Amino acid sequence: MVASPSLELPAEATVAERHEKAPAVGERIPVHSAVCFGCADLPHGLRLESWVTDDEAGAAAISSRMVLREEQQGAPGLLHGGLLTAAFDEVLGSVVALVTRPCVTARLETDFRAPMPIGSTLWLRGRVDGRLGRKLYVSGRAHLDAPDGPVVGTASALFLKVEMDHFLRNSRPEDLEALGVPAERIRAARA
Ligand SMILES: CCCCCCCC(=O)SCCNC(=O)CCNC(=O)[C@H](O)C(C)(C)COP(=O)(O)OP(=O)(O)OC[C@H]1O[C@@H](n2cnc3c(N)ncnc32)[C@H](O)[C@@H]1OP(=O)(O)O
Repeated sequence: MVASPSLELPAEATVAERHEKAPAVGERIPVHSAVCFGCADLPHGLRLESWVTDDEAGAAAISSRMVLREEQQGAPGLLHGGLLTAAFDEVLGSVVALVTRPCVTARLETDFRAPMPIGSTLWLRGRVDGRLGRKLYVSGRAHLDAPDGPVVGTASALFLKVEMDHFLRNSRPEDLEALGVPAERIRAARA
């Protein structure tokens, strides 16, 4: 499968290693926000759990787990496809965050390779394939019911490093203030 041109790893891209302050291989990746649809323990969320994994080329890599629940159906008894894409967004965003932050998804492409029955467990892997300036090129795959089970989906994505201003300008002020960001800093970013 050939990725769209904008997702192809440029020849000049370098290996993207974990930041020195990132969790070590084997460690659980903490929930990055108590309200995150992807990783927080919310009734309506995906409730992904992720761990840092080893990579033979020294790149940042993670493994994640997600149990498929009744309320996540698209076709009867099968996972809604958009939720696999959402899961990849979380997994790939989390592996990028081991390298640098904050970053946002610019482009995300999912290939659906086999149906995913409700009640089964997805084991997802994410890897930062390379970095070039602000651009982080990532890929992932989803296995059914075991870390090395059948591949049911694959993904490629481009994440872009952004400044904190991205959130100061775009998030709701009340959410920023709840995180302790002073109101004057929010106003200054929007002036
Ligand atoms: C731990 C955290 C886990 C979280 C997991 C969840 C992550 C998310 O879901 S983030 C939310 C979803 N994403 C967003 O809301 C982002 C919305 N988009 C934006 O804000 C902007 O379009 C943004 C920041 C991506 C890019 O804007 P900007 O910073 O102005 O970059 P811009 O100058 O347009 O482009 C920079 C480069 O990237 C390229 N680029 C930008 N967008 C794309 C794209 N969609 N596809 C391919 N290339 C792109 C440009 O071509 C340009 O390339 P070059 O430097 O070679 O000319």
